[in-house]
This record gives sequence, C-alpha cells and structure tokens, in this order.
Amino acid sequence: MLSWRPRRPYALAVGLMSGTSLDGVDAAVVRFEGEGLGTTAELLHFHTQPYDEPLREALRRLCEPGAADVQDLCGMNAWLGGRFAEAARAAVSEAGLAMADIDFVSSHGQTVWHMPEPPANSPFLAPSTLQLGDLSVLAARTGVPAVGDFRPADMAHGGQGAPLVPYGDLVLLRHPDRGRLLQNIGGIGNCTVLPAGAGPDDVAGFDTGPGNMVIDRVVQRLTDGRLAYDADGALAAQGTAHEGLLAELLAHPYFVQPPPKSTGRELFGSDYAAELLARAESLGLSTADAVATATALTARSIADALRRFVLPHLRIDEVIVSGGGARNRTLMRMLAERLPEQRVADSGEFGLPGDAKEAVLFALLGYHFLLGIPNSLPSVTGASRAAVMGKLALP
Ligand SMILES: Nc1ncnc2c1ncn2[C@@H]1O[C@H](COP(=O)(O)OP(=O)(O)OP(=O)(O)O)[C@@H](O)[C@H]1O
Ligand SMILES: CC(=O)N[C@H]1[C@@H]2OC[C@@H](O2)[C@@H](O)[C@@H]1O[C@H](C)C(=O)O
Repeated sequence: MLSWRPRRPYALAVGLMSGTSLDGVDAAVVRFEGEGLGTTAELLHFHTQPYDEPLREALRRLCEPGAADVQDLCGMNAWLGGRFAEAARAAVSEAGLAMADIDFVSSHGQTVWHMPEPPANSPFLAPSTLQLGDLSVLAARTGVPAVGDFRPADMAHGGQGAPLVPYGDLVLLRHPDRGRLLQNIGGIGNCTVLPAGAGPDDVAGFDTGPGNMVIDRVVQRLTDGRLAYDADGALAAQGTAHEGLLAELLAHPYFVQPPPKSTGRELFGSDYAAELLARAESLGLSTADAVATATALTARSIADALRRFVLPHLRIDEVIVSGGGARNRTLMRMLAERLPEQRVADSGEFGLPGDAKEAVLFALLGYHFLLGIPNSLPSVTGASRAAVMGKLALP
C-alpha cells in the first residue's frame, strides 16, 4: 500500500495526454490541493508537442492488427516513454519551474488497441487495452515518480476501461444546481453526464462515436494529404451535408447501443472512413459536401446520444465542449443547432481550457492514485467495483 503524501500543503504535477488523434502529446503543469471531491486543480502551464508525420505513420501502423510488428511495438513503448519525458521537461521549464519542484508525472499513454469486448475467434483474447509509453523510462528521464497505465485496473473488474475523464469532471466541474454534459471532441467523441448536485454514483459517461477521426481522414484523403484536418471547419462551411448518406451512417449499430460503451479506431478508423468516401464518390458529392457530411455525423451522433440516453432521464442545462473539435466552428454551429434547449459553451469558460483539459484530468487521476483514493467510476464503465487505478514507476 502506498503511504504517499505531498511534501508541501500542495502537490505539483505534470499530466501527459497523447490521444487517439495521434496529433501529439500535451503536457499540463498542475497544482493540486485537497483530497477526494474537495480537490482543487490550478493549471499553471500548458505545453503541446506535435508529432511529425513519420512518427504518426509509425503509430498508425502499430494501431493496425495485421500491420503491427512486435519488434516495433516493443521499441516504440520505450521510445515514447522518452518522448513523453521530453514533453514534461519542456512544460516544466516553460512554467519557470525545475523538475525538482515536481512531485510526480502522470501519463495516459498512447492507446494502440482497446478491446473491452474481444471477438470470440480465439480462446486467448481477454478484455484488454494497450497504452504505450514505458513508465520506467518516463521516471528515469524526468527524475520523478511516474504514474500511468490506468485503464487495466477498471477492466480487471469487468469495466470498459473507458472513458476515465468523467471522474475528473465530477471532481472539478460538478455544479449544485445545473445539469451539465461535458463533451470532449478528440479523435473520438466522449461525454460525461453530471446531473445537478451529482455525487459519484450519479455520473454517467460514454463514447458518443467519431469525434474528429472521420472528418480528419476524409479531409486528408480528399486533399491528397495537403490538409491534416479541416481548420476551423472552413471546408465543411462551404458544403452541405447529404441527408441520405448521413442517415446511412447514423444507422451504425454503435449509435443505438446503450451505455456503458466505449469505442475507438477499431470501429471508426480508416475502414469506416473509406466506406464513407466510397459512398460519397458514388453519390457524386463535392469535397466540401463530403466534409460537411462527416462533420454533421459527429454533431448529430453527439446530439442524438444526448436525446436518446440522457434527456429522457434528467435535465441538462449546459453542454461544455472541449478537445480539438471545439475549434471547428462549423461543428460547433451544427451542434448548437441540434441542441436549441441547452447552452453550448467552450470549456475554457469554466477555467479548464479545452486543449488542456484531458492532460489536467490525467494528472488528477495520478494524484488520487498516489493518495490511495479510488479514482474510477463503475457507474460509467460498468465495472463491478471502484478501483485505485494506476501503476507507479520510481526514478
Ligand atoms: N483549429 C481547428 N479547427 C478544426 N479542427 C481542429 C482544430 N484544431 C484541432 N482540431 C482537430 O482536433 C483534433 C485533435 O483533437 P484532440 O487533441 O482533442 O484529440 P485527442 O486528444 O488526440 O483525441 P482523444 O480525446 O479522442 O484521445 C485534430 O486532429 C483536428 O481534427
Ligand atoms: C482506450 C482509449 O484510449 N480511449 C480514449 C479514446 O479517446 C476518447 C475516447 O476514446 C475515450 O474513451 C478515451 O479517452 C478519454 C481520455 C477517457 O478515457 O476519458
């Protein structure tokens, strides 16, 4: 059992987030005070380091079952530990601090595969998830304790192992009188449902489906790689979503599957985008119309999930959006149009800038792990009990 306590009345941490978009690693320098639901977090500095194209390509390959090679997987795991340490050190130095001031780093890791419900084609496939970025390398290269590998503890108790962010949302963003839906739009879209006055047993959360992943892929393919994403939603703004194709896309069984549920590149990766592109081509859609359709798919799937699974049971006053998708103005407009009864706002308004939010919340998971506080939410993941999720490596 850990008996860790901060050496000062507060703790300083670096939270590291490397998401499913494979766009880079985010590092948040955070100051924590208090314990449990009384914890407060102050973001001192946010730093992001984009991945270059060869690294993205190498990671994409590792995310593909037929293409991934065990030698590459093994080497990348340790290599990324060093890459994450570099990001942590840069963030700390930019914050005007030294690594010696930092109590711990806490890392999400790079997901390469997430399999809460494995296919039945082999007796050896257990529910599992794999995040790369070796914690021992991270601890050695930063000189401070490194916490990470959170998801397996929840899965070991029968949970989905995702989404984990709702725990941090509960701690930092619950409101006594307002019902809130916190919607992150990263590669995948994931939401946290926080009823007014929510406690740990009242939180729900699930992955809504594609976030930017499908939009990015469609943009990359239709511009022959000239554009990596639809900056500010400019392309989508010039087009019109094709209602027929949209209806076909929204018929995917994931959207009607009730929570708890989580998804990723496995369902909404390049194969899914290739199908969308093939249908768009057969319908003769322009690039702008195809991108608008992919953008509407994300907006509608989020709004439909709210109507289908949340609003029949409770009141939601505010939809607070974070993640790179919050910068896509067309997506935000489409979302607000579908949700006329809620105020659709940016997470920055609530003291947690949308780009930094996940890195801050993974630092919080590490903080509570070190304090020995259960940091999972079985009401969200479907696990049989709460767990103190995380693993520790010492420098
Ligand atoms: N200015 C912008 N306009 C439109 N889209 C943007 C903009 N900036 C970022 N994005 C989108 O946001 C994506 C990155 O989002 P984010 O960093 O939140 O994802 P992630 O953390 O990797 O994903 P996840 O939360 O699913 O793990 C980019 O791939 C891009 O599609
Ligand atoms: C296995 C995995 O990495 N899942 C990610 C992914 O990206 C978004 C969505 O799918 C979410 O379930 C999760 O990340 C966030 C940070 C979470 O666990 O809350």
